[in-house]
Amino acid sequence: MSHGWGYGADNGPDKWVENFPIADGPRQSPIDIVPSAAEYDSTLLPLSLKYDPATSKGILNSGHSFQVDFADDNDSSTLTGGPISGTYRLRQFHFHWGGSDDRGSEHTIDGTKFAAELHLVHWNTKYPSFGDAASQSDGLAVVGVFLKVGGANPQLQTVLDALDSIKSKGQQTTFENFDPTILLPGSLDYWTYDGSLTTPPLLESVTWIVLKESISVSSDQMTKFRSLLFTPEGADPNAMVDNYRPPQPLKGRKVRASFQ
Ligand SMILES: NS(=O)(=O)c1c2ccccc2cc2ccccc12
Ligand SMILES: [Zn+2]
Repeated sequence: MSHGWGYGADNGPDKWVENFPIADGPRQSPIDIVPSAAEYDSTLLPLSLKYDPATSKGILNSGHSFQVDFADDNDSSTLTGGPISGTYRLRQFHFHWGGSDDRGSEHTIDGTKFAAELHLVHWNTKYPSFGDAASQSDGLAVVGVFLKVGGANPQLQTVLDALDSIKSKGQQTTFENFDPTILLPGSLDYWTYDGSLTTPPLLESVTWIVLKESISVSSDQMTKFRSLLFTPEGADPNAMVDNYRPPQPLKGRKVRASFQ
């Protein structure tokens, strides 16, 4: 039986092009960010992230990552400003991480990998739904935050404490009254470029906003990420690690910086 996409040798990023030819498209993500080649753009606005903790709903093991889902039926939790026009609603956040602390992020900086990467996914409210927005070139905006191994992160710990309840693919539990703002670094300086989802269907509909400043994570906390499984309850257990796509060709794209 042909199995779906994943991160293994038989179904991983190098194989995705077989079922998703856009994998070789002109605006694929992630990319390696080269700060010296990024262009400072003084017209870029500061990011405005306004999240209402009442919109957080639940936490789910998707079988590719884990995600915290938000109610997005109104403008309670939004992204405005930055490189985007209009209002984008927060849909979910999730992470990518490695099997060891030396890898795990999707974007890299001058080739440097971080231990993990947080993605806050938003959709453009000029479209009627997330699903409609996902197929539009300006439909989605994802804020990426690097996790750098160092001291323990108490704000992250509240998310990690929920993982025991969603060890296997398909498991979910309530996760209420959580404000993702507490996961953000002090500075909202960013790089931005036009890209894609980093997982199938790899739709080229994402404005990427990658923060310059990382947040901390301890090595013990990284071990907690690695306690999750790609596999459903009852199946042979396969640890959820290395769920990241490597950097893709820039293909002439410009990366802009909001800072000098
Ligand atoms: N890595 S990712 O942010 O491209 C991504 C999404 C991006 C935009 C919209 C939905 C997305 C859903 C994802 C689900 C799992 C992993 C990455 C995902
Ligand atoms: Zn992601």
